[in-house]
Amino acid sequence: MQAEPVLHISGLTITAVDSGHRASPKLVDSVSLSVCPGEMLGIVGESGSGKSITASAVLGLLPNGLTITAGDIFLNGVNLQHLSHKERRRVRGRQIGYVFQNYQESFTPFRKIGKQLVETVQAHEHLTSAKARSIALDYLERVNLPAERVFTSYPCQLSGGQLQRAALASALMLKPSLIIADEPTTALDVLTGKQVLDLLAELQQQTNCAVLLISHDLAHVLKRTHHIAVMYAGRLIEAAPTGHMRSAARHPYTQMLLHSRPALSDDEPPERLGVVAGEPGMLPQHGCPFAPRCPHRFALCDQTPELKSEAHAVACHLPLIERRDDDAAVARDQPYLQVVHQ
Ligand SMILES: Nc1ncnc2c1ncn2[C@@H]1O[C@H](COP(=O)(O)OP(=O)(O)OP(=O)(O)O)[C@@H](O)[C@H]1O
Repeated sequence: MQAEPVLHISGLTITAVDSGHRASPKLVDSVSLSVCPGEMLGIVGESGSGKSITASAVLGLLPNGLTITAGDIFLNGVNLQHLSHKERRRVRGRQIGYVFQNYQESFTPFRKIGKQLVETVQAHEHLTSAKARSIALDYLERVNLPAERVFTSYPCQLSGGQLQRAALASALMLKPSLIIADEPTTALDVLTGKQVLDLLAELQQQTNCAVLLISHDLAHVLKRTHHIAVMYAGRLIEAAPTGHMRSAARHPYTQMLLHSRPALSDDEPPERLGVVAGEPGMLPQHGCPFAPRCPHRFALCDQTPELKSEAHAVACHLPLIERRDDDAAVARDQPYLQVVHQ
């Protein structure tokens, strides 16, 4: 029997609030996804596709000017939309740990790391300072840091990789059921970034928490996640178990993403990399958001494809049409829709 999801997002829609009450574009549109205990879900997609604001919505930290206009977010069966600000703050940190790209902001600059970790523990658990200190030191050790030295250091005395590992310790030490890691390696060099992700995977195995890993880097996501969700222009366009996605991606955008990544382990010299043509901001007035950049577009793309609730879900008319190959051959040659730039 499949475990109950730790996180279940249903039909999440996020809109920029327009002071003039004009219809503003949906920045995230009807996104649904789930992550189970012990599972790592990767969300990939190019810049501006809505990955970070989806994560911010789960944390209850949407920037000013953005609002949830539809959908629900359940954490361990509790609808987070129904919680007060105070309850939400308690959930954040206690039940959801988070690690961001900007590790410098994970700690206040002029206070020692240890003091900040102890305060974090004590903000959520009624523990003595000695007990909170021992938890903080334990987690600093678990993330392979010289615990005593880091405990007594100021943030500026640590390297970027050390700070990001300390942030990981901070995210994990309250044993949250969900970790959100939003581009946790972007500001790190390749090797340090790999170590941080290896550590995240190792600690996830120890604690069986669910992990939402947001990344531009498809190679990282393919290597570490169990499921992948691909976002484009605020919509989820494909979602599948990672193995399926690697071998049988169906959406043309996902296929292009896979072809635009270098093979790292082959002895062969790398092939010429693919490019996702066109500009990210090119959106049609209606229909499939990827159509203006899609080499396979055809008349039906004028209608928005739905993402069906299937193990390997794809929002594209093509897989459906390919089964009806006579129609497809005709349809693909048809001229295409009007494009608007946003
Ligand atoms: N505070 C804001 N006000 C208005 N629009 C915003 C705000 N924050 C983000 N957006 C818009 O929301 C969309 C999604 O942004 P988001 O940061 O989630 O993208 P992303 O996929 O995480 O990109 P990146 O990988 O570059 O972080 C973008 O079009 C962005 O311009």
